[in-house]
Amino acid sequence: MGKVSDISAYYGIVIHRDFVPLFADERYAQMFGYDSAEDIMALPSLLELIAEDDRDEAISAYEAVMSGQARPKVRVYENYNRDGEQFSVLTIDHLTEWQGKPALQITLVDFSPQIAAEKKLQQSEQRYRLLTESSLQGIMVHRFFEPLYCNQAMANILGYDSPEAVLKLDSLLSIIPEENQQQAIQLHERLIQGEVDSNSVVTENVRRDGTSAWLHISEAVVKWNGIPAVQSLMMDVTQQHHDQRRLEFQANHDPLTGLMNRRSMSETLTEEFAISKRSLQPLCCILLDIDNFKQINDRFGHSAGDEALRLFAIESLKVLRNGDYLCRWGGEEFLLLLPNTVQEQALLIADRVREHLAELEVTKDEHKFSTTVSLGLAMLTSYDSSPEALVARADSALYIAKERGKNRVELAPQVYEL
Ligand SMILES: Nc1nc2c(ncn2[C@@H]2O[C@H](COP(=O)(O)OP(=O)(O)OP(=O)(O)O)[C@@H](O)[C@H]2O)c(=O)[nH]1
Repeated sequence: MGKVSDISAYYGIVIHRDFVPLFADERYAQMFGYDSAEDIMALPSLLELIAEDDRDEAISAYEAVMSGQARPKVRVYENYNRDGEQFSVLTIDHLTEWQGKPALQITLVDFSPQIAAEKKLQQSEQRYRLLTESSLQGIMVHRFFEPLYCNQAMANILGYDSPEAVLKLDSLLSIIPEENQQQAIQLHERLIQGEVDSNSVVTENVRRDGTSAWLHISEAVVKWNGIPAVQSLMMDVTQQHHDQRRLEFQANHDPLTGLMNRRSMSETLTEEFAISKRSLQPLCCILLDIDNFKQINDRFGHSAGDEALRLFAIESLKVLRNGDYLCRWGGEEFLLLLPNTVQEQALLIADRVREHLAELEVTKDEHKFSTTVSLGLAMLTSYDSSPEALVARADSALYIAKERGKNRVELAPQVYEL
């Protein structure tokens, strides 16, 4: 069966004058549950086919059209067939002539199937709402970031009072940080176009009050009002995200000074060593050791020693350039790594650090004191086979600086060079 005949099954015609039937086709008869058009023609009045409550309106509409007061128009009615089953029709009036006198021709289109399909869709959406409204997981449906559905948990996650407040947003892009929006748009398009079935990411979103919420988002395509849309299931993992960041920070930093720790610097050393070897860029390593630190602890107490370590860490950073690294290598020893820096430059920097730290006054409780540092500098050579070899040469230079009276910078002996 073609589409046209499917439609014509819902399409009937009747002509009447003062509701007395003058012509009816078979489809019209079937719509109202009659066996044939003849049964319609046998009716004294078509008003019998119209629900009692609608009859007055039908009569005045008829009179208005026939008298020329109203133009023929399209109307929608709910009708009942002979078996009491409701059906929905769209009627189109035409003024016509029947046997030389004016009459009204009505074309009826039964659109009950469409209404039934829509109801089914509404019911399935109703079920979806019932299932998701009480979910503790944030659930949202959107199409090209236009919000279509949002449950209470989602509104809570984003800091809105109600789902309605979220649905009022013109675009959900406003809850995505600007730098992530392009990626979000691309992901959405890939989903809608069926290039991927689903995706799952942990990403930053913006709450109503402007604070960050880290969300685990799983997305998949669903049909919403019969048209593809994206359903996002969201879980607030902000706390876990911060915990993880804190653990990562703790794993890589010294708790006393906040500087990189030895473990983290070892990784950086390995990377910078490889880069320098590959690209033949200069790399300098400086070991810095606070002079007479034992005495400081002994005279002013361990916490005064800690204060000196903290201050020297902060103040050394001020002298270094962007791209230089500083770590607490251990005890009262710091390691400075200067990528893309030749020995002459590194020597200047080392001396600047030494001078700057020597000028400082450490204050702890009633104590005020100053101290100096010694530094050993080594520049990477082709004979350094590992990062450890480079550090070992800087350590030798530091030893010489201590031997030669402290408060000075010494260069590593180029013992391996031929
Ligand atoms: N307050 C404090 N002291 C520390 C810390 N780590 C190491 N030390 C102390 O640093 C001191 C280092 O002493 P030494 O190795 O003899 O070195 P020094 O006294 O600086 O002597 P030179 O290096 O020859 O100038 C020791 O007393 C350690 O206990 C720390 O985190 N805090």
